[in-house]
Amino acid sequence: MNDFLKGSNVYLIGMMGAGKTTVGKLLAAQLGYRFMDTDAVIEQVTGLPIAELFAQSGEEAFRQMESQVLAELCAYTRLTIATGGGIVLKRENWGYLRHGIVVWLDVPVEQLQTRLQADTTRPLLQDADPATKLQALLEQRQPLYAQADVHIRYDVAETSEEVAKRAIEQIKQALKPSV
Ligand SMILES: Nc1ncnc2c1ncn2[C@@H]1O[C@H](COP(=O)(O)OP(=O)(O)OP(=O)(O)O)[C@@H](O)[C@H]1O
Ligand SMILES: O=C(O)C1=C[C@@H](O)[C@@H](O)[C@H](O)C1
Ligand SMILES: [Mg+2]
Repeated sequence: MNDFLKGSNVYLIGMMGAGKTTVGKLLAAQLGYRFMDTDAVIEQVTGLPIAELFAQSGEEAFRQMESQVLAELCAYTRLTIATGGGIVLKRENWGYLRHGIVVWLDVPVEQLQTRLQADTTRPLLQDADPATKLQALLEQRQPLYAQADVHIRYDVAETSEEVAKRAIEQIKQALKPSV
């Protein structure tokens, strides 16, 4: 149980493969919070894997669902929420994210490539040149991710557990009243 967050939700943002789902679960456990994942909620509600949903209904339909799920989750407290990599793209989503504290998990793009090399579940990377696609997505999104309250840059040197611990320290720091 923690009191420094006063029940506010923690929203994890960042690129595909940055560890929002992996670190998010650990962070939730450390905070005594419930863990939610917007991608997983969408998969549960539609009964379809994200890649299938993109193929059947297109990215825009997915983005609309993503905003709806985020809006629903905002009504709750004491949640750690892993979001989809593209949640930052819609301005309206920032209105929801700002209900809580926003944490950007930022991993070097080469590391993301290694992690996602064999992954077929990220539809936006099913491209002839996934490395270039990933780089282009990062360049488009970086200024949006940078609007987070807390920025956690990490690489292979830190385990997911260590990153979750550091996230708590940095959140505490960000919540300290400035004098
Ligand atoms: N700290 C870490 N060190 C090494 N590998 C990691 C770390 N965190 C996550 N991974 C690995 O990277 C891959 C992607 O992680 P994860 O699914 O948590 O990313 P994500 O940010 O939720 O991505 P998406 O936006 O696509 O949902 C997984 O295979 C996971 O095991
Ligand atoms: O970066 C993105 O745009 C995405 C990331 C994933 O979390 C999923 O939300 C989906 O694959 C799209
Ligand atoms: Mg995820």
